[in-house]
Amino acid sequence: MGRVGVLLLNLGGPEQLQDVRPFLYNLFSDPEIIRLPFAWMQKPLAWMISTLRYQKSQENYKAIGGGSPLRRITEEQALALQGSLQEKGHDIRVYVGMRYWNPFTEEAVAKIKRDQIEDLVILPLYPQFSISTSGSSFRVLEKLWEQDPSLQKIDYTVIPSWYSRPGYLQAMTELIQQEIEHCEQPEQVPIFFSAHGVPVSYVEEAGDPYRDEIEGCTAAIMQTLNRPNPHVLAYQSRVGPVEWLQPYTEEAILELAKEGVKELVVVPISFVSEHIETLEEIDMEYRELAEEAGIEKFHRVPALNTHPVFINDLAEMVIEALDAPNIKFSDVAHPGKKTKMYPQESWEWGLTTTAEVWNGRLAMLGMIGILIEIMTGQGPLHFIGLL
Ligand SMILES: C=CC1=C(C)c2cc3[nH]c(cc4nc(cc5[nH]c(cc1n2)c(C)c5CCC(=O)O)C(CCC(=O)O)=C4C)c(C)c3C=C
Ligand SMILES: [Fe+2]
Ligand SMILES: [Fe+2]
Repeated sequence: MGRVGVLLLNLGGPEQLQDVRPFLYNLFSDPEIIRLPFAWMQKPLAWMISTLRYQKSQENYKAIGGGSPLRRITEEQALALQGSLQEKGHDIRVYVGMRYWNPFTEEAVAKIKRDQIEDLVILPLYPQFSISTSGSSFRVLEKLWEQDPSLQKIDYTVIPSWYSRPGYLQAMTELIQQEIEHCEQPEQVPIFFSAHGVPVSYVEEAGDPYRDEIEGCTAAIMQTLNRPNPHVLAYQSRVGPVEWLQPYTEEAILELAKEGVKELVVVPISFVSEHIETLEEIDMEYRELAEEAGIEKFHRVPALNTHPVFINDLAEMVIEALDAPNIKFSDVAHPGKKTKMYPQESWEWGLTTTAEVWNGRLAMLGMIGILIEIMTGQGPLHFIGLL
């Protein structure tokens, strides 16, 4: 085996308030996040949504100290993983590639080339697979590989998801157990799993295995925890007007409050680092909602970050992947090119010539509407909550 590397994939987050707008532009330019019927509309729409959304988003980042901690934590995880691999006798370099912000995936790949890595394990820091997260990063890599013969010489393998790993489950249950011990009624307190949502169409039309993996992950954590407490699974962070996976976290919290629940342990499960959706959305927004509804004690389980059991498991996963048969980008779930990811439409785009003509006209009308909305700050997109 030649020089070995690990590429950790993550989403990225704005480090300063001035990064928020270009970060959002990158995110909404991704057809794995929003796919429009015409590719040419993607960039103008991304520009429009980022322009209109960034101030609201900046307020949230301001509330957590002026930027996302994601880069710092991911780099700490990379360093800890490299150290753990070293301790196990493996001289392996660990690289970080973010999808929407620095350090970008493309920069990480350039370093991998520069360091003449010959064997590469590609490991997303998302325990469960979604076409909108790991899938989107794999797609960027797949394109880079297609365009560059020198990358094609690298013997690479991807790890699509790893939510059922024993070390991950053990680390999660340790953190949950610690939080339960702080509760007034540890035997009865409900354990509330809050997963990041995705639009229902990703799962039901595009074949995203995300919901199955989240449900499998929740069941595996409960089994490892081996406690009598009741548990609930709900989905947070909905954006835009379409239906996302249900139940929604806010509705599930209100439902528990209505049932008379006074204490709750909330477990974020889609992500292994603290970020805006744990620090702001759960710790501030959902806490306030719960307290106003009568839930007096709102506990939140911390993210794994550099938990030693978790880091050790990542290292073992890498070593096992080097010996296992390779998994290629083409082996991982891809949404069909024509799949409408978001927004959902009942209109059958492009099925007939007439439809094509009307699609073009409607698209043009849509763009005029968007321009009016940008100039006036009012319109249907504000009304439905997308902006
Ligand atoms: C609009 C669609 C979105 C989908 C689908 C989506 C899926 C998804 N996202 C994460 C994890 C993260 N998302 C983050 C930021 C973020 N995500 C969206 C939208 C979608 N996400 C937006 C608009 C933003 C920007 C923040 C905001 O304005 O609300 C981040 C970065 C957080 C940070 O600290 O900066 C993470 C992480 C998962 C796991 C997921 C699907 C499974
Ligand atoms: Fe989100
Ligand atoms: Fe997101």
